[in-house]
Amino acid sequence: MLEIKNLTVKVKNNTPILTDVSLSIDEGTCIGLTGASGSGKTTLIKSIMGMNSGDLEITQGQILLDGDNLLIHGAKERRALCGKTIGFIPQNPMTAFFPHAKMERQIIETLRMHTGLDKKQAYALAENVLRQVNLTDTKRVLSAYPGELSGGMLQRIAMALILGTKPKYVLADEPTSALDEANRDLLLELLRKYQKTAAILFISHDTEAMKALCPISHVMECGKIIETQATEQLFIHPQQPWTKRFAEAACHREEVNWKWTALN
Ligand SMILES: Nc1ncnc2c1ncn2[C@@H]1O[C@H](COP(=O)(O)OP(=O)(O)OP(=O)(O)O)[C@@H](O)[C@H]1O
Repeated sequence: MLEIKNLTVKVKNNTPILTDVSLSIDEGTCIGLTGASGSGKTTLIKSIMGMNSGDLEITQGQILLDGDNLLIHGAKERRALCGKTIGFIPQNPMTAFFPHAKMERQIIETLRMHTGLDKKQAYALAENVLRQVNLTDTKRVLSAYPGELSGGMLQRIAMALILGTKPKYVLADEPTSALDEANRDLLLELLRKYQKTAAILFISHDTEAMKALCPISHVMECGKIIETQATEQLFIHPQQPWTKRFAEAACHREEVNWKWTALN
């Protein structure tokens, strides 16, 4: 289980970014997390991964990975622990890859590090998982630098690495934000299957995706969790003003989509 207990993160000038945040994800579940832009969702994920910039500090709380408090480990040890057990699909996939190395090197090295495969076996696995995320021109993808691929392609490569390295936990930060509808549906289906043997924290503003994947969702505002409900209920009986506005906007979008589909 990955447990966040009473986590508080501040900028070093003392401005709080997260205040007393608690949540947990357990094997076989996908937990949703939504909230206003700037409410602290990405900071929460970066705090778990030990990726916050130096001007932020965790002033209170615990991050327990299978009972082991990550915060007592040094940065290097912590990254190793996280790298093995926690997979990450970043909101901005460009930041996930080193810009000056070809994808082949980055993908093969990552797969070898986590699976112990030799180079040839890792190459075959890379091709296999790239095809699973609908990147069928594997030669082109592997010979490209990250800057030569689209954001949506890089997001799918991050998912392919998860399929190849099989982490027990996945932190997915708006993983469908750069995808067209067909690839969004494919990624959601892959996450839905993956979740059977793993635990996923799914950050999203995509209400349909949240309803399809997450039995329970949390809502964040101004660095705090303001509401937690069964996801279906969250959009039918939202309790907090932000959630009410969000649910109304989602309902309006669904109506527009429905009318548009009917017209066409
Ligand atoms: N290093 C930093 N120094 C100062 N403020 C920061 C730093 N990192 C993040 N913040 C602030 O913390 C708040 C939360 O940012 P965060 O990126 O976690 O929000 P978010 O909920 O993921 O937003 P979005 O939905 O737009 O991605 C924002 O106001 C942001 O400006």
